[in-house]
Amino acid sequence: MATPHIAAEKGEIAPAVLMPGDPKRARRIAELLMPDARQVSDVRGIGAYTGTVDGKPLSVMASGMGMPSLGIYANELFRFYDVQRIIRVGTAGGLSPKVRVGDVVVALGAHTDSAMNTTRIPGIHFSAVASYPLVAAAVAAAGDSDRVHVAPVVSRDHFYGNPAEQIQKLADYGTLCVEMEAAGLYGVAAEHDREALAVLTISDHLLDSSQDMSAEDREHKFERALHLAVAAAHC
Ligand SMILES: O=P(O)(O)O[C@H]1O[C@H](CO)[C@@H](O)[C@H]1O
Ligand SMILES: O=c1cc[nH]c(=O)[nH]1
Repeated sequence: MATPHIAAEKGEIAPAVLMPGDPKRARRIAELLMPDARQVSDVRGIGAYTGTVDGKPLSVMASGMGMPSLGIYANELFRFYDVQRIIRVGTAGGLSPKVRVGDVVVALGAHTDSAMNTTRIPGIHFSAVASYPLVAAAVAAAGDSDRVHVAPVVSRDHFYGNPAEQIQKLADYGTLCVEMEAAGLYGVAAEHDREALAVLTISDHLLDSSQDMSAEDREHKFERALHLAVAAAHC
């Protein structure tokens, strides 16, 4: 049973899926975590890999960039493959002095400028929030690390052109970083009564670009986030 965007048969995707934006990061995560991983889909170059970690099934599949792309994969995984939880393993731009490049943000909730959640409940401004058990598992896995933060993030439709005033206001309201998928993921998960979490590595900083990661680093430097994401996937 294939969907328009996933070629795997039913049963070939695990109940828990790690979902980076980048297909190369997905392959790298699968190679790192699962010596028994096998590729179960490659539609549009979005590889999906399934194997086990400590005997527990796990899949890794990229979302592509932005909420419309993520929405397609998350919908198909929840609806047709009985996926129970998706954990985004993403990168994000720091927007507050409280975070630095290499830190990890567990996205408790996601503000957004996207219209994707606005029509979900007529007359209501939808709250895009993470699933509490997954947050708790990620926080427990972080131990007492001062490089891991639990806070709201903002999911924007545009990568370029962050308005300075808006970014300042978001920081004033405790938002730590900007990325492009978490709010969409939390909306689709709520729609399907499933679980979701985004664990984000700060890859660059809007207030100080001196430590920004290269494209290659963004593919590789996510070990801290991955540890938390696996704990959430299998809690
Ligand atoms: O590194 P990923 O997971 O793709 O996440 C971030 O990077 C992309 C932009 O470069 C957007 O998808 C954004 O959310
Ligand atoms: O969306 C994103 C992701 C990483 N860094 C940014 O500045 N924005």
